[in-house]
Amino acid sequence: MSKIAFQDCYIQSLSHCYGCGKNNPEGHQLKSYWLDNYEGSKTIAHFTPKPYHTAIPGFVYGGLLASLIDCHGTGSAAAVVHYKNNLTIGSDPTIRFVTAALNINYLAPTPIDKQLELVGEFSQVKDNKVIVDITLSTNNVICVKGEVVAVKMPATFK
Ligand SMILES: CCCCCCCCCC(=O)SCCNC(=O)CCNC(=O)[C@H](O)C(C)(C)COP(=O)(O)OP(=O)(O)OC[C@H]1O[C@@H](n2cnc3c(N)ncnc32)[C@H](O)[C@@H]1OP(=O)(O)O
Repeated sequence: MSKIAFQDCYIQSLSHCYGCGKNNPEGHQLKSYWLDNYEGSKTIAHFTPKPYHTAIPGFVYGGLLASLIDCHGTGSAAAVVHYKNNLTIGSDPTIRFVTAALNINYLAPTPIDKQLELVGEFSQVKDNKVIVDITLSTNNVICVKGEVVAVKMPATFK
């Protein structure tokens, strides 16, 4: 696992995302990395839900799970496009991705008292669009699968 999270390489002005921005103290501050020995192909993130992330007592609210998948997907998209072009993720000009589409399938209830593991793999990588398939697991049981279509952030977002 690399030492610096993808999201922590985002420039300050793009570090306020509720899901992953390091400058958002109220947010989830998700951190995504390359999976060990899979640089350029698989990504990983971990998150431990708080008791208030409850849906039904004992289980995690699905909107939170979608949010984690969303941010792991867009962070992974930025990382792979930099990797493919031999660029450093913090380099200038900044290349970032926003969510164009998010498809979530809840396969099993997600226990709230366990660390969650998200693993991303790429089904399409283009400079302007990346599709990331993500599994969210606890104790090696896949609870949620998601597909994130991430599109290069247009200049109008700045
Ligand atoms: C941002 C940096 C900081 C980190 C923050 C992390 C972000 C966290 C995730 C988010 O919450 S982002 C906020 C939620 N997302 C948005 O608000 C996006 C709103 N939508 C837009 O701004 C535009 O619709 C969008 C940038 C997604 C696409 O507009 P474009 O004009 O760039 O798209 P274009 O028509 O050029 O299409 C480019 C490619 O994307 C595809 N595409 C566009 N919209 C799509 C869509 N909705 N679903 C699937 N594919 C889509 C399109 O088919 C095409 O694929 P191909 O290159 O393969 O032909």
